[in-house]
Amino acid sequence: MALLAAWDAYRQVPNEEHFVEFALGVNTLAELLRSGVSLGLARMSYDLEQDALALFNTPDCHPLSAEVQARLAAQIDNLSQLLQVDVQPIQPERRQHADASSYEAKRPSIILLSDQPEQWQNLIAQLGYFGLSIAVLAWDAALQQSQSLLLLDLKFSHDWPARVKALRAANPASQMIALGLSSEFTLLHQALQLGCDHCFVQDMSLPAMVAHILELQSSQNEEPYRVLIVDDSLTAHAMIRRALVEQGIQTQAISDPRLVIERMHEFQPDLLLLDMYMPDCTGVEAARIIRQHPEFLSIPIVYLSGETDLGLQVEALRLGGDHFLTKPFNPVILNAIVNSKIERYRTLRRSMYHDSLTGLLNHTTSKSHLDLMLEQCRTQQRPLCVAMLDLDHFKQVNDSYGHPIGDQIIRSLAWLLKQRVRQGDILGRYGGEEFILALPGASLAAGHAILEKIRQDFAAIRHPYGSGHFQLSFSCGIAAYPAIETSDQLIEAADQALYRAKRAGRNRIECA
Ligand SMILES: Nc1nc2c(ncn2[C@@H]2O[C@H](COP(=O)(O)OP(=O)(O)OP(=O)(O)O)[C@@H](O)[C@H]2O)c(=O)[nH]1
Repeated sequence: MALLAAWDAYRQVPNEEHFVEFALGVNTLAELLRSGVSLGLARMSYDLEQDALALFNTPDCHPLSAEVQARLAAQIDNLSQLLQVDVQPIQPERRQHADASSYEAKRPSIILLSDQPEQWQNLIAQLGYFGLSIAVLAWDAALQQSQSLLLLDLKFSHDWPARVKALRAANPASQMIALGLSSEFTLLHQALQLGCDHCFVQDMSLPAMVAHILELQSSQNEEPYRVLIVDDSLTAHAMIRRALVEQGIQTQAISDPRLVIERMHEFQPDLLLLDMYMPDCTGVEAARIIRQHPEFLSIPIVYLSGETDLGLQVEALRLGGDHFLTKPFNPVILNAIVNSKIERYRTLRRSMYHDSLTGLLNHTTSKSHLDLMLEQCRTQQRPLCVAMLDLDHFKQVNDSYGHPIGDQIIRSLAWLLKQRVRQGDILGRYGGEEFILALPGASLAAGHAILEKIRQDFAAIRHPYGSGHFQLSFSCGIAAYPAIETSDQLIEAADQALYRAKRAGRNRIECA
């Protein structure tokens, strides 16, 4: 771990330069953990990062006092031990062939600590429908240090503050959710102070609890951030790349600003770092040219310059930039700016391309992605199975239980589908209660097997309503390339098959 090496270097020569390296290492680790490896570890690294950054602005504090060094060393030790024990490297999905077994529900571990677990049967059952298995333990069961998501039933636990505190001390990297507390301010304050990450208060509805847990569990398989550096100095390229690459940010660099548009089309960056002064064209001129292209109107542009002239900076920002960094820049600040700008940019793009109720791709984006996917499958000579799903008798759900419950059902199906698709599949909300799924590598038969399992699992879900529950199904039509050649024809054929499934009695899958 680069962080340990940087800390050792600081211990040997405790100067500001080594401390900057160390702070950069902490920042890199914190960003990595925040991006989804482990939420609990992310919280720990955040504490260390805050400690390091607090010292960052006082260059004359080096060497740090023995007490501060010991505090940092203890945090680093703790973190590195947990990292070695618990974090498995994430393996990218590389399977070429799609079959039903590769679409089995993922089963992350959740532990419920409760002395009266029967009170939580509905929650356990609901999570089970989405493929999450819950291990139930009594409060006094010895809990191995773990990174599981811990659900703590505080409603029936006497002396819960002491228990929560002890649990937090023994499981610094776990996510802990308090269940069953009333929504009284002081109680929630105490639970959060003692180490709970979230509190599900007593009157929180079952669907809301399930939704929150599913969101916490959904792995963040986001693509790495991409940054294009445009600077005529190779030294600047090297310095920036060094700072960004450690955080898993992909970078490309060009020296000639005239190549910028071409390179942006190829690389599709999330942010541009643009030198202010280059021989053939200034950064401001390059930014204005970039902004002439509608597809790059909102991409963040950060200028890099040796100038501290305020008037120039304001002018540059007015003409199409988002931020100004003066060289030599602080690598931690560079990382913070790059990360926050890209996060906001990606959020903006998500809202343009995704459906707000479910977070799935919207109609238009599903179709355009399908066009691209079909071309890839054609080139790679792989099959492609397309499925259209539609909830059965959904009007009755709205009429009987109300529109908000109807929305909740649409979200449940979206979550179930999200749990089952693989990276690279297309999953979209095609219409009100209609979904589209495209599975590259899956033949018609393989697609049928995958969808059949999902159909059965969805039909088994008991949706709570009042003191009872109701069940619901969907119908599905599937079609596959190469038997059907174009994406419009695939959608049309899957839609016709769906219509036949409805006519044949619903809750079934028909093939084109
Ligand atoms: N709650 C909710 N309802 C929606 C949404 N979008 C569409 N709907 C409803 O979905 C229902 C679809 O009804 P129909 O097309 O008649 O079909 P159905 O009742 O599902 O019957 P079949 O498809 O024939 O099984 C309509 O009542 C729409 O108002 C949404 O976003 N939220």
